[in-house]
Amino acid sequence: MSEPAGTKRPYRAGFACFVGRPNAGKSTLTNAIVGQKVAITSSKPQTTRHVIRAVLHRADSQLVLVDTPGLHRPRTLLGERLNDLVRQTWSEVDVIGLCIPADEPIGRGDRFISQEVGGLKGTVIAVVTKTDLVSRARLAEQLHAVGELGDFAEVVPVSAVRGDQLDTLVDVMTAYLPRSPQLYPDDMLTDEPEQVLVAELIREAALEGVRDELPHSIAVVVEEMIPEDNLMKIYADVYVERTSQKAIVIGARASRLKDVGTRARRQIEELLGTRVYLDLHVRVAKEWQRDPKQLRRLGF
Ligand SMILES: Nc1nc2c(ncn2[C@@H]2O[C@H](COP(=O)(O)OP(=O)(O)OP(=O)(O)O)[C@@H](O)[C@H]2O)c(=O)[nH]1
Repeated sequence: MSEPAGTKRPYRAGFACFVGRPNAGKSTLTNAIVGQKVAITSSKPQTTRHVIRAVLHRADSQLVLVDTPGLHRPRTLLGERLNDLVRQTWSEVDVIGLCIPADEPIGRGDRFISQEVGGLKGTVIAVVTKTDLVSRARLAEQLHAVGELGDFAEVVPVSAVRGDQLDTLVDVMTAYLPRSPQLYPDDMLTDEPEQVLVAELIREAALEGVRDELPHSIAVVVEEMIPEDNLMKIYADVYVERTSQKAIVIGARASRLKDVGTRARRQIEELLGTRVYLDLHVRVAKEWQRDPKQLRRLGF
């Protein structure tokens, strides 16, 4: 990567994504790097559904982060669609950050994904995540084990929670981007439609406290966003699969739905930087995970 002394570094731009088994810390890392809540994190696997791009601008580079859900064994049409989406994204990016948690032994999932990404055109960088959870000795062992796992261009340890090594990671990833003119305007952080981000925030709020009961049965569609003076009016539908689930989401005398609305509204106000009026409706979309028409409507 070294350039002759006195020469200006060439402009680099391109796409990168973080991959790794469920719970490896991909969303948390993306959020920490971007410094804004654009992807949704949770302690439960497979909550990230949409491809969300964040653009990291530097004087001589532009790194476009693409967020992908974890690869998993498909049980439903939704699962298959997710896997197709993952593979397609992986094959298109220039740099892949393979996330492996520092605090868990390397397992079959890590080996599987490592092999999958090994054959792609992009440069693979191993990212050892959650370093705040382990001792230095354990981290040294893990770095060694990761080195044995595959042929990585670099191995970078990070802690998203502490903010350790995040700049270093971005520097390393940027160094492997192709020479390219700027891809996006200076002020652009994400090209995901606001509607999708808003729907993710509502979905996250709706899942809080009921994940065990309804892990993959909630989808959210934002029907309308109407700007009015200093206010954004948002009309959204929360879809569940069964009437019994509808009752759970709404709660006794709609108490739970009210909480969901309040929590989601706060997050959306932060995201949009404006006051928000949020109108939520809970609807039953039977077996939506298996129905292609419903899936398309819900954005898959
Ligand atoms: N202590 C610590 N915890 C972390 C760190 N990064 C992530 N976590 C936790 O690890 C869990 C999983 O993190 P996520 O970012 O949701 O993982 P993910 O890889 O996006 O997961 P999926 O969406 O399931 O693929 C969450 O409980 C995070 O709070 C870190 O740097 N330090």
